[in-house]
Amino acid sequence: MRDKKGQEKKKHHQGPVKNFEKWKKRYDKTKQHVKPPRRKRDWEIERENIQKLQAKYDQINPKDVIKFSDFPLSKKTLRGLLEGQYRQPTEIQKQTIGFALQGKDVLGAAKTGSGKTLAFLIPVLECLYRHQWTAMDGLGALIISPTRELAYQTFEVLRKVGKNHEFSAGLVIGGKDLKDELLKIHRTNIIICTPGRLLQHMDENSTFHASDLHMLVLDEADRILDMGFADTLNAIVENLPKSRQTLLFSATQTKSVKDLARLSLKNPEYVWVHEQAKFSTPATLEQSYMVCELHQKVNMLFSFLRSHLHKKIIVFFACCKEVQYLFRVFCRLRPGISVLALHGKQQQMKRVEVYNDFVRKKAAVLFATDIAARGLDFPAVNWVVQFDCPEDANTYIHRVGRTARYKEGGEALLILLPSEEKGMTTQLQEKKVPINKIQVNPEKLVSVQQKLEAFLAQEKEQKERAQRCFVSYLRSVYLMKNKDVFDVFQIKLLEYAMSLGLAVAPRVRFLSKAQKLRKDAALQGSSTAADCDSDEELQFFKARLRGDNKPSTQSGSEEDSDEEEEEEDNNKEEEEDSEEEEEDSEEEEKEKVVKPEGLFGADDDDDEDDDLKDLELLTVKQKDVFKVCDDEEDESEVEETSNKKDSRFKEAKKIQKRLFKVNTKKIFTDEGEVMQQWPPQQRAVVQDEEEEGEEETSGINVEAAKERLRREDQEFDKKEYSRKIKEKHREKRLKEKAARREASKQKQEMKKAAAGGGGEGNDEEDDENDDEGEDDGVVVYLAGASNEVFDPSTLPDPDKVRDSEDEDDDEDDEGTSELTGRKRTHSSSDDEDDDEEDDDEDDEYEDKRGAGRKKARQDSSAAEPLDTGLSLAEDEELVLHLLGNQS
Ligand SMILES: Nc1ncnc2c1ncn2[C@@H]1O[C@H](COP(=O)(O)OP(=O)(O)OP(=O)(O)O)[C@@H](O)[C@H]1O
Repeated sequence: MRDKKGQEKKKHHQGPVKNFEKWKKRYDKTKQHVKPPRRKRDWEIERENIQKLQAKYDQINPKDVIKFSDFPLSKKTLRGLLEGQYRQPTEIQKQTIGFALQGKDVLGAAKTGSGKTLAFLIPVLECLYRHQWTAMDGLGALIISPTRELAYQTFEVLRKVGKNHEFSAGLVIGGKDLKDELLKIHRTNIIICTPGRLLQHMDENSTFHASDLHMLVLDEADRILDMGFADTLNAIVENLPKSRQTLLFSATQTKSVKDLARLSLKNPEYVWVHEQAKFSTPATLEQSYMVCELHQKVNMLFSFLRSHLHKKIIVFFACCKEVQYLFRVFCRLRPGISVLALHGKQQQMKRVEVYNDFVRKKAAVLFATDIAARGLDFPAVNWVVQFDCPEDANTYIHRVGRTARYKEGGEALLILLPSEEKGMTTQLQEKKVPINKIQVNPEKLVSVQQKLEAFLAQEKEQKERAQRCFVSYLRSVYLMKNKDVFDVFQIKLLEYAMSLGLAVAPRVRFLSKAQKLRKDAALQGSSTAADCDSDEELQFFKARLRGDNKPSTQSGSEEDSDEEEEEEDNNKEEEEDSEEEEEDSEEEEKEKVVKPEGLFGADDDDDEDDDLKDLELLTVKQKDVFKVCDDEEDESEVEETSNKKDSRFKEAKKIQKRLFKVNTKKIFTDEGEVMQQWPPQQRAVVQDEEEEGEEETSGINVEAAKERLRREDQEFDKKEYSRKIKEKHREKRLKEKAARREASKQKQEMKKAAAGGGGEGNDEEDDENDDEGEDDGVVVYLAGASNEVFDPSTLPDPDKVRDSEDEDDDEDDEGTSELTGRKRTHSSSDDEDDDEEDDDEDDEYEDKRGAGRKKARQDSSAAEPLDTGLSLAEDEELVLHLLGNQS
């Protein structure tokens, strides 16, 4: 008891301070025990997830993969795939995704329509996810496509499957506003591009660099690696880091070691999914070919379309001008099915529009060049018709691959000339293409030749198109490398021309020259030398077509060079010039390349016009042949049409030379004095008259002087009047533009307000995403991408940008442009006439733009607007009328 008491006393003696310290010690100890663990930050969780996924990479076995979720993929990618309705990977996806995740270089080949796009897009997303890439990191992955349409399509798929990632993705293709791209490209994580445009950025944009690039993808790799893109690709690759991973995909993969060496691949994995397959084309594709004379082909196509009215059909042609002409002709022939056209000479907006139109349509026929041959995934195409023989078996495989895609069925028809049959079928056999020969029932063949003749008789423009089509087709055959298949000299020119509706075969200069060379060679008996010559000439011709100065061994159709030319053209401002201008310049280029002696004599050598302009000369020469006019009359007639002022001058000189006496008129005065009334005897003191070639007279010709003054006054008035009208229109345009700007500003504000009110999460970021993604269309944040189909109208239209810059463009042009824009939306309707009208308007619009731009620029000085009280169209008509008088 005493002890207990003693202890209590002791405790008490220790005092409250010590007790408190003890208590605090104990408290701190327990506090440490119950302290909750620190919450992991998001990035730490993400990093852990990534590590877990990476750890599984080595265990990937394609045979075990049934669903996409069997791959170690990020949740964001898996969610994107699920939302895009992709559940089970296809064979090429199963076999390549694993290698790509492991960081290996991959060469993937599988039949058309087998899902190669996802086979590279999934690794691209996963690669950037692994590196926790952000907009600040710049370019991380680069996907190169041979055509704009394919790049656009891949961009769409990326938007769909990558929508849960935060990366930014950009579509960098020609035909869009370069300046706009320049501003945004350095913030873009994934770029999908065509080679020409990318190189332009690399060359011209100091803010753009690819030094951190992780992954390079070449879609349609064999095409990108072929000679057509060789220089561009080499230059691009030079700018990329060697440490990158490279993926190459195609249905006709290149095996050329030389090609692959250019990409410095590191122990690539070759994946040929269908290498052991019996056939190289999809099993669900039925293929046949028929032999048809060239002059029967148009009839054949018309008859085919008439019997397949409810199908979706793609018809491939050899060149743009063939598509241009036959598209218009078929629209007028009204086959009973909607006709669309897609080729490299169209403006970018038109191309996107036609592409989307054809995607949407259930039954339609698309006339296309080889820009549509590779990669395009138009849904539910029933038929692929090859109106012209493809360049080689690979092109054939890609063309027919536009149908029978991903488990669907389809049919393909190849039309061959008798001279092409043997060579082409042998090639197809070698490439394991199963194809049957079919016969045409001649009774079912409908002839449209007379109708075409009637069209051409009605419209000069159509006739010119037919002539261009004729020349262009022959040139494409001439340029083909495989001479076993393509022999331009076997073509019956007159029959072919007539089948296009022409009365005579247009003259083709390069053909004349080639023929002459052949004849010369035959005469000399040195066929080997001739081969050599024509080969050299061919190379030179091709090189010039591509715009180089040095010859190359490029193989490829005209379309290839068109596509490259265009991509390069798009890099320049001239790209926005009219279609006709482009054609002209191409023809001019051709003239520079081939300068054969003319078929009709040595004087033809001096011609500066192109083949087609020669045609007009040819017409004149034909008149000559029938000796309807004598030499002199003919000469003056030609000159009169070309230059009236010159001809009068020349005529006067001729009269002078021939010592013709000019009639004189004499009168007598009342006094009987003789006075000469005509020509006036006074000598002219005005220099002009002599210059104009008027007869030399003496004295001041008061009447003529008056007349001249009156003319000068009139001219001045006309100019002044037209300037004022233009000024007035310009002001009106400016007002309209300001109103449009205001409206779009308001729309944007409303959009922002709406987003700010109803948005979830980070509103500020969402707004930014909207701005970046929706308005400019060049760069989108995948996370901000909607499910809707990308609206091409959100792409900056280079024409519109130009219009806004060049405020002095013709009012009429702008009117037509807007009208065209409106009609284009309707052109998706089933009426083929709409399509035709559209295009005609396009051309009209482009023609006017080309001609009017320079002139309008000069006339845009400030002046008071003049109210004429007339309508706009009447004003324009009046001005044109006055200007016509003036000249
Ligand atoms: N895993 C999948 N599940 C369902 N559909 C798929 C899958 N992968 C691809 N597809 C579909 O298959 C079609 C063809 O795919 P894709 O365009 O990638 O083929 P491709 O092999 O690239 O063809 P090409 O050789 O013509 O370029 C597309 O419509 C695509 O949506």
